[in-house]
Amino acid sequence: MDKGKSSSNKKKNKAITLEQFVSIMAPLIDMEKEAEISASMSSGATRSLDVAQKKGSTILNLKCVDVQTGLMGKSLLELQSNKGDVLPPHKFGPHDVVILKPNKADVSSPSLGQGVVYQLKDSSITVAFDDIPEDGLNSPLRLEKLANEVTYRRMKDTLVELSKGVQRGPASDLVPVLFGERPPSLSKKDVKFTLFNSNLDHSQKDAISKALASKDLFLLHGPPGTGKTTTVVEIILQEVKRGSKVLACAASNIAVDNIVERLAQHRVKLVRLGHPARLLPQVLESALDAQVLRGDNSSLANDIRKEMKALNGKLLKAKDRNTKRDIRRELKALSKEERKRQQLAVTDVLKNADVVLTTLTGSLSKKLDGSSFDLVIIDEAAQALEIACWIALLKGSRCILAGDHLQLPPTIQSVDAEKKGLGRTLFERLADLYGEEVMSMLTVQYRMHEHIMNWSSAELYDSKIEAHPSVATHKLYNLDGVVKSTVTEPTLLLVDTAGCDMEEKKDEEDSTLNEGEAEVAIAHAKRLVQSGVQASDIGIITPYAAQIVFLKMLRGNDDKLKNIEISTVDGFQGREKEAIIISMVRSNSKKEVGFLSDHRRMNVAVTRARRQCCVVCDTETVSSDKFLKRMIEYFEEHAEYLSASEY
Ligand SMILES: Nc1ncnc2c1ncn2[C@@H]1O[C@H](COP(=O)(O)OP(=O)(O)OP(=O)(O)O)[C@@H](O)[C@H]1O
Repeated sequence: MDKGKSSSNKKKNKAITLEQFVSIMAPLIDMEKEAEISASMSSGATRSLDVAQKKGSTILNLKCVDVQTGLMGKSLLELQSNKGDVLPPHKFGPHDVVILKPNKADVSSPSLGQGVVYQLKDSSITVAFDDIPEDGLNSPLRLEKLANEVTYRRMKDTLVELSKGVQRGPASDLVPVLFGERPPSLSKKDVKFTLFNSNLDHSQKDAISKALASKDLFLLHGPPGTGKTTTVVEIILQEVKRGSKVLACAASNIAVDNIVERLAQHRVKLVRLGHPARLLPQVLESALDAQVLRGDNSSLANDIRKEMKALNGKLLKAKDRNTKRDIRRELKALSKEERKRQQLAVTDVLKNADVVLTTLTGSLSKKLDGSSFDLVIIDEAAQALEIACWIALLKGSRCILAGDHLQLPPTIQSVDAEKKGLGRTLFERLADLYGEEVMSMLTVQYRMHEHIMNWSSAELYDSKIEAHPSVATHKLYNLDGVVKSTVTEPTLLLVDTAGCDMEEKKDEEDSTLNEGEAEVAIAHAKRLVQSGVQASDIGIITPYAAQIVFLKMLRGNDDKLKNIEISTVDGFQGREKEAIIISMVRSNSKKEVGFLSDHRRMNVAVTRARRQCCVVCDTETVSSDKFLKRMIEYFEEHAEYLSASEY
């Protein structure tokens, strides 16, 4: 059996040195940057627009259907396709930096504005702009995705800083521990604490006590649904109580906001750094911009701006040179004062905060220059590039990383960079280096029926996970409005397409799809809805982009089905649904399974389900892989088995 790396007695790996890390990473970051740039339109003026649309980096033929003001003065533009109800397949995601252009303009022509993707629906994309573009919104438009070069620059800067300046910085004691030069240490005294959240389970309490005792490094290993973020929030509250100043980060904005939302329910002085368009509306009150506007220095800056406006008026009217010169001199002094007040307003907010929250790349903001923290805590650390973690880690003397290296790793675009180790995370590296000496695993899960959980627990977590009684036996038909039927009764379902003439095929982009399997998946979803399950409680997961497009087409815009979420495994990481349908797609005589065999991908797919997990696949094809064979055997033993021909 393939066990998780958390198992004890693991031989410790030799540590990579700081020098080796820097020299290996520098070229890999460049490779990844090149891969991202070549996948986006911004770099190449040569590619045709249609090719760019097919690659998913441009959406052509859009119309602006709504303009709203929100988010601290930002404008939100909602764009829909001129050609139909659903946007063409694309690779835009929330928080991507994008550029809006007239539809027909050539690639290098001027833009109408640069913005950030705020919200995505199947039929529309909403983008936040600093200002509304003045003209051109009434004509057909196109949106291009920009390569995020700033992030790569920040990573390179961090490598340079890591290689030379750390001896004097706040992380000078942490770096040797993270590169295996000095062992991690624990406080000798028992740490006493009273919980803020009295519901925490034994494994969460144990992890918190170890985290508080750690003097430099602690790894919080949180398998699916085990309350990792709940535990992170409690650790932050305990640290603030004992006087620590904390920098809390995660790879994604959503994960950071999730912590902000939960912390905001307590009396903690916190500030969220980041572009307002990237923040959830419910955390905007905690945003740096909002707090700065409320500060004294900010109102002084505001008064100065008013004064400057009046002086500018006088300047326009002034006739003689001496008066003009005097006014200009005064304006210059006021402008300097205004900038100083603005900076002071920002510094005041950051100085007063006990917890500063931002994404990993956001932590390189100039606003944090010179700030140091007693603790840097990183959630989703097993999904972040190691170098991105270092951007935040260099600001602290102690760190706690929370994550699960047995779920999906960060997405890497460059195949070469991935092969050479760019995707190996710091969490995984430290888990290998120090193992249980610095790590605690949460072992009670609050999401899945125990039959869904048991496969993942045995396969990846040494059978250590138990289901909390509140979820251990919960069924779909226990939900309000859901009837008990042959469709809602099973917890696990295996719908076998073997022998049903449902072969996979390739689309024009060389992505794989399986039309017969998609029809079965949608038919099962329809049966669930007919039994009273809410469409929004159902998710269909498939690893292939072409299958997603086909599934969405079958789902159509039917009011009853349109809220069924259809996405890749990556799109569902960190989330859950009452019922999950997995369409595995692969069905071929060569018995090839492609990247389905990645344990982490299948682990995430299955463990998104709370009450029912239905796998649709060709058991003959997928059983050619050892890991998947064991999964099918588990389902054959515990699931309701149906042939796809019954749909
Ligand atoms: N001790 C507990 N008692 C009851 N419910 C809990 C407890 N700990 C966590 N939960 C619940 O379990 C769910 C998952 O918690 P949380 O979001 O903290 O998990 P996570 O491990 O970060 O999730 P993911 O698997 O998505 O990474 C939440 O609904 C949370 O309220």
